[in-house]
Amino acid sequence: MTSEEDLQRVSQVSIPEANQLRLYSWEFNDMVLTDDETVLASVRMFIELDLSKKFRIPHDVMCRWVLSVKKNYRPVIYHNWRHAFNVGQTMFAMLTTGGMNVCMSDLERIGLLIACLSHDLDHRGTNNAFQAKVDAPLAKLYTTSTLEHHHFDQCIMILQTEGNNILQTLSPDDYKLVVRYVEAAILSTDLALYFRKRGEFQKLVEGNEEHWDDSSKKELLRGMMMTACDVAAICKPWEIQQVVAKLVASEFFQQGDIERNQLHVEPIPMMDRAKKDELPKMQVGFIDSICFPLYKMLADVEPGLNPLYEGCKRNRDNWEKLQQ
Ligand SMILES: C=CCCOc1ncc(C(=C)O)cc1-c1nc2c(CC)[n+](C3CN(CC)C3)[nH]c2c(=O)[nH]1
Repeated sequence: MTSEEDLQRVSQVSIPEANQLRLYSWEFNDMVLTDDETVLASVRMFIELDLSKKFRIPHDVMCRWVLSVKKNYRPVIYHNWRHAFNVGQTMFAMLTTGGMNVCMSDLERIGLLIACLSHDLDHRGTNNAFQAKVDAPLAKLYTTSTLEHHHFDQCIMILQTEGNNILQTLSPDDYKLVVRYVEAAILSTDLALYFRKRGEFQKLVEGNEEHWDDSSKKELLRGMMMTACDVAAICKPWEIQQVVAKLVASEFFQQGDIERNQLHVEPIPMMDRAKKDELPKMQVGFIDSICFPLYKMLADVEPGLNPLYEGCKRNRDNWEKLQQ
């Protein structure tokens, strides 16, 4: 867990202002921040959303929780703390700049922020299919959404660790509700579930039956928001998108190398470094099949989210120009 030294260093300094950190921006770039600044920025998000005050989260518990979450991400090429932090910042921007705050309760908002920062905890840099291929213990524990169940387990383990429970002031009923929100939100980051749920969400959005008071419809909306945040790097300015795509590709190719050289199975094209020249084409395919439909539906639900769709469209044009 967190060393007291880390806690002293982080909890004693003043927390930078949200605007100074550019936390409200769709073009947020974590690469200009030090690791400590990402911890302070995460604390600032809870303060800005008024969650620290409403749930009376002691400052040292807030800092210790963020430090513990950060520490439980492995130093893999892409699915590391920085990815989780970026997903948390995008959710923060969705709720504030994007206007989604109005349709989310305090319990949903703290649940979504906890879920984003925790959604890939202890990721190994390999996907669910790989866990099954190598007969990983996790794959025996959870046969579906293998990694996502593990990320949720890790999230709960941290919350239950002495001095890390940022939900300690909640009533038992509210605590149970937030944990349910967090579990559904983290599981929804399995793209297999996104594909399964997308049609239902599309019907809701097209039918203008967007009465989000219905709890199962609301859970569907929160899940779509989670996927949108998870792949939001695809909406970032081109310079950022290119850096991220290289990190994602390197991690994918590392898995492909193990599959080819150690498991003697053919990797899928996305993970095959022999096909890296097809990356622009694959990115256009990824955008068309996964990202575009999602950002379009969300912009229909809340026009304030339109910048995500616009950013994704710009990057599709950029990747298309690079296609041979
Ligand atoms: C093209 C490969 C390397 C770069 O890839 C990327 N770089 C950046 C982002 C981003 C969000 O910025 C996203 C990607 C990226 N992500 C992809 C994902 C999600 C893990 N999938 C799933 C798996 N597939 C079903 C088999 C659908 N295909 C992807 C793809 O082609 N590109």
